[in-house]
Amino acid sequence: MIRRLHRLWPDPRLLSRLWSLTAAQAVLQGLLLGLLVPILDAVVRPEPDLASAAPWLVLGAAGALAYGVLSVVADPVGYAAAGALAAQLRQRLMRHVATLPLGWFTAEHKARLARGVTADVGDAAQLAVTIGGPVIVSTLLPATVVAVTFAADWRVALLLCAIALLASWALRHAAHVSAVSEIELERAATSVAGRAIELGQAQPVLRAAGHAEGTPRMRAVLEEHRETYREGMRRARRPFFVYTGVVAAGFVAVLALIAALLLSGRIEVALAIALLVLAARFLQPLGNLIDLVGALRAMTNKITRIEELLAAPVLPMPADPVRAIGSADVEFSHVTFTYPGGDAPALREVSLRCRPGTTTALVGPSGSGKTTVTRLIARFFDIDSGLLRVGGVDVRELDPGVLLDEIAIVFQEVYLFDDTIENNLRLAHPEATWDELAQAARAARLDEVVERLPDGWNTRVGEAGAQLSGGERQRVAIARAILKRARIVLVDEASSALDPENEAAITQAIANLGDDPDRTVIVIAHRPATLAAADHVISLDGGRVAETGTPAQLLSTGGAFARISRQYERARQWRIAGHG
Ligand SMILES: Nc1ncnc2c1ncn2[C@@H]1O[C@H](COP(=O)(O)OP(=O)(O)OP(=O)(O)O)[C@@H](O)[C@H]1O
Repeated sequence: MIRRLHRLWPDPRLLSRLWSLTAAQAVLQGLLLGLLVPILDAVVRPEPDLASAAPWLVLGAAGALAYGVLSVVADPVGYAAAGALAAQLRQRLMRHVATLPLGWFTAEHKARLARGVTADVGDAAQLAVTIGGPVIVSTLLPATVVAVTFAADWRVALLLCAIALLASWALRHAAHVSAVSEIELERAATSVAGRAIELGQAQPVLRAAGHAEGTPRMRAVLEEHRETYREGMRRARRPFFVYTGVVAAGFVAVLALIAALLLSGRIEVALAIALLVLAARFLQPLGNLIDLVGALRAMTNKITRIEELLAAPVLPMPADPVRAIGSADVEFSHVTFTYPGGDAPALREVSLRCRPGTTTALVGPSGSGKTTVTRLIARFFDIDSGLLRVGGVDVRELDPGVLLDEIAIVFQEVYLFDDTIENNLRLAHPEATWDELAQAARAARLDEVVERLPDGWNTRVGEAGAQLSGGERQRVAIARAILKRARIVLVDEASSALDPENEAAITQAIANLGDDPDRTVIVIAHRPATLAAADHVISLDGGRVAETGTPAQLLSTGGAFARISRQYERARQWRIAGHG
């Protein structure tokens, strides 16, 4: 455990300082108890010999003073340590996360990261401070007492050693049971969290179906969690009783041995009293160890979760990265890629080219690999084989910062910060002038949205942009791309139904993006108008390129693209009929 903590905090000076102070206190306490032997020996006799007790009493007073000083020094170190350790670890985690490929940020990983950075880091640091001290005291104090007892009476000392051995066996058993229960409970808690998120997200659907309070699956998961908890508590009780039984039986055995030694005249009354006090101070901290097992286990789990985050593989960095690209040319040459953990390639031998000044529409059935193409261009993941060049440079040779500066992504679900519309736009170019903002808004057809909003540019968009419709949020994202002057824009057109105004505006905005002769626009297209306006279409199927050409060429061949176009057109007409 100490080694793991040292790995988490490569500069463990704070912890080492705190723990050495606590260790010194524990050893000092044990040694002070040892002074009881000569003191009682001098005092508990028919004619007390105060003179021979005096030096020990002086030594005891000096020791008590030193103990007090250590406590005064250790307290503030402890308070400071928890905060400082959490801050150090948070910084380390955030530095590491900044080097991870964007593909790592799945919903599950984001949830783990949020939990790691907030709860786990804070708790692990707090526990390292609050649990570390008592664990040191509960092990070092009994060890010192045993050493001191050996100097007084070897028979009692040996018995204490035997009790310690038995107790450590019972403790390991309790720790094992607690670990198993904790893992099961954690698994059940993750299931509950997953279903709770689902419950929140699916509220509109659930209410419509009359299940607002949850689905039978949710109730089953909650029941499983309760059962796991009950079973875990029941299982953890037995080793707890075994351990406390060992400690209590140990005390009875010590009492019996001391009584036997006293009655047989092998030790004096004074020594018997001193040995009893030593045995009590040996057993009491030993007894506390069982209460620390659960906390230690919790700390171990938190540390494991933090270690897992720190172990996430970073994006390989080229030794001498290319810091600029000449053009926004994008080229795939026999690219094959399988997602980490995936069982089949998402793209197989894909070759395609998207040139600056053109708009390429990616089409294909669900799961054909359209999103994967865009993710690979932005280097969310590295390809397995083939070559992916941006501006003629292998993306793996490009400085990741430069690549992301050149690229803007317009996701289907655009995330906006709970801030004004102006600040959400400025994120792309903080120093943009008003003219630049207005121009980008015009090109993205955002200007008409801003005009309608009660406070214009100063209107707050609400949490995640909830004040705006999906189509309006996409217009903000397109305006951001223009403002950023990104030379490669990757758009995942909204596949859900948009009102006719938003639909026309987004089609126009995407067309405006493509007007720049230096810009390469790649759109995962879901609308006939976008398909018709594209210069070039790449039709994917099962991770392979099925067809390429201009929309007119592909329509005339009557292949997959023509089929998809007809489907899109039919869906649109249904919607229009539905609105009418
Ligand atoms: N994060 C991921 N991990 C593992 N497999 C994935 C992941 N994302 C996508 N896939 C798989 O890769 C393949 C291609 O998916 P991709 O999302 O690129 O398809 P798509 O054409 O964009 O589909 P859609 O139109 O439904 O968004 C699919 O088989 C999909 O299941």
